Amino acid sequence: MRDGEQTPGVSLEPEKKVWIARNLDALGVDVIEAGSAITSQGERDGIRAVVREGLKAEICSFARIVKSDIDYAIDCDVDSVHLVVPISDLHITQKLKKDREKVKRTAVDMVEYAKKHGLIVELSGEDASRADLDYVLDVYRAGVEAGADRLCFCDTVGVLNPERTYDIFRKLVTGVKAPVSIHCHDDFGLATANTVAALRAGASQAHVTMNGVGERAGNTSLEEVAIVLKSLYGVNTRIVLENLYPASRLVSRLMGIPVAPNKSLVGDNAFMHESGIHVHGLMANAATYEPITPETIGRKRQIMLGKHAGRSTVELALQGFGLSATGPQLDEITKRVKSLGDMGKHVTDVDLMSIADSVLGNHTVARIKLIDCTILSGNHATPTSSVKLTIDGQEVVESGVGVGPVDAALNALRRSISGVADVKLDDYRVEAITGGTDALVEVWVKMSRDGRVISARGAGPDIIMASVQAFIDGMNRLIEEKNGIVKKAAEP
Ligand SMILES: CC(=O)SCCNC(=O)CCNC(=O)[C@H](O)C(C)(C)COP(=O)(O)OP(=O)(O)OC[C@H]1O[C@@H](n2cnc3c(N)ncnc32)[C@H](O)[C@@H]1OP(=O)(O)O
Ligand SMILES: CC(=O)C(=O)O
Repeated sequence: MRDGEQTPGVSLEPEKKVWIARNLDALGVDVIEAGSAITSQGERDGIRAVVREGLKAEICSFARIVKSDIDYAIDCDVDSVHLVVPISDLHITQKLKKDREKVKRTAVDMVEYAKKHGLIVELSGEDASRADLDYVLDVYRAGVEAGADRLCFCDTVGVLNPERTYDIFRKLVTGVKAPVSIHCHDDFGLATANTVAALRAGASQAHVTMNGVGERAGNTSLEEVAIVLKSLYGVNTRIVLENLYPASRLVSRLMGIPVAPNKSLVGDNAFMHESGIHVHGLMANAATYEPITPETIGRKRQIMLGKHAGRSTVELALQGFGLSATGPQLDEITKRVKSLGDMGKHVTDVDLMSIADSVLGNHTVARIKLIDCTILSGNHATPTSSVKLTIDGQEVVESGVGVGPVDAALNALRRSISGVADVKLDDYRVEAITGGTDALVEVWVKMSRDGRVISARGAGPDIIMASVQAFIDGMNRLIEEKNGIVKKAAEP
C-alpha cells in the first residue's frame, strides 16, 4: 500500500487502506507497508487506521533518511520503517546533490534515531542495482552496526536480470549480518523472475504488491511469486493461496485499476478457454491446458464461445445449461456460434441459448416483455426511471432511482420482477462500436440468480435501451422454468 499506491492516479482513503490491509493480513503477508507517513494528513490517517486494526502483520511506513519522515512514522505508531537511502552515484549526485560519505553518515544517524524510538528498521538501498556494490555493502554494514534489523536491495527502475540478481544476492547474504529483502520493478517484465532469483540466492523477504501495481510498470506481483514458489519450486510460503483471487479483485476495485485480461493468474482470461482443441483436451484432463487448477487461487474455469470454438467447447457450454444435442445438432450449433464469432461478436450465454433453441426445436417464450421505459435525468434531477412490462401476461409498473439513468432503469427492472425472482447484476460493460456521440454501443452484462450466472448483450445507438435489452434478455433466461444454468458466464 506504499509503492502499490504510487500507481499514478491512485489514492486510497483510510477506509480503503484498512480494507486492503485486513485482506493482506488474512492472506498471510508478514509486513504491510501501509504508506509513507510524511506524504499527507490523509496518508497518516490511513496508516493510523491500519495500525489500530491490531493485525498480525508488522505495520511499516516508508521514510526517507530525513528526521521529519521518521517523526511522522513514530507519530502514526507503526512497528517499523522502510528507511530508504538513495545509493547509486546517479541518485546521490544528481538527486540529492550530496556525496557518498555524507549520505552514509545521514543513513547511520537516521537508523540510530529510528532505533532510539523503538522502531524496527529495514535499511533500503534505492537504485541499488545501478550502484557500486562495494558502496552498497559499506552502507549496509554501517547500518547494521547502527542497529538496522533488515536490509533491502531495490531495483528501482527494473534493470536487473535473474542471473545478475542471483550473483548479487549471493554476495549480499554472505557479506552482511542481517536478513536482506528484494524490491523489484517490472519495467522490463522481469520483476517476478528477478525476485525469485534473489530468493533462491538467499534473500529473506520479497517486497511485492497485489496485481503487480506500483510506479510505472509496477512492482513484483504477490500472486506470481507465491504461485511460482509453490508450483515451480515446491516452496511453501505462509500465503493462503486460495485467497489470492478474491484479494486481487478487491485491490483492483478499491484502487480503480483494472487487471489486464491476459495478466498471469488473476487476469480474466487466465483460466478461460475458447479454442476447440484446448477444450477438447480439457474435457479429457484439465491438466492438458492448465498449469494449475483455477481453484488453487480461488478461481473457477470459464468457457468462452466464439469463432475458435469447436464441438467440445459448445458441448461443454450446453451441458452447463442442462442441454444436450445430437451429433448433427452439435455441428449446426457450432457452425452458428462460429459465424457469430466471425462477425467479431463475443457469443454470450443468451446468444448460445437462442441458437440452441432454434436448432434443438425448443420453444421458449419470453416471460417478461417490455412495454414502456421512461427515464428522467439532469443536473437538478435524481436519475429516475419508470418501466411498464408484462410478466406472464400480467402488467407490472415500477420505478427506480440510481446514480445515473442506466442504473435507474436497471433498478426499476429489478424491482419490477422482485416478486418472481431476485436477480443480481454482477458485471456491466459498455463499448462504443463506432465513434461519435451517435455511436453504436454494445452493452454486455453478467447477471445471476441463486448462484446461477448468465451473460447477455444489448446493442443500439441508445445506451440506456441497449442496457435494458441486455438485462431483460438475461432476466428472461434466468427465470425460464426449465433452466438449469450452472456454468459461470464467459466474459468478453
Ligand atoms: C523509489 C520510490 O518509490 S521513493 C518513494 C516515492 N514516494 C513519494 O515520493 C511519496 C510522496 N511524496 C511526497 O509527498 C513528497 O515528495 C514529500 C513530502 C516526500 C517531499 O516533498 P517536498 O519537500 O515538496 O520535496 P519534493 O517532492 O519536491 O522533492 C523530494 C525531496 O526529497 C529528497 N529525497 C528524495 N529521496 C530521499 C531520500 N531517500 N532521503 C532523503 N531525501 C530524499 C530530494 O532530494 C528532494 O529534496 P529537496 O526538496 O531538498 O530538493
Ligand atoms: C524504495 C523503492 O520503492 C524503490 O526503490 O523502488
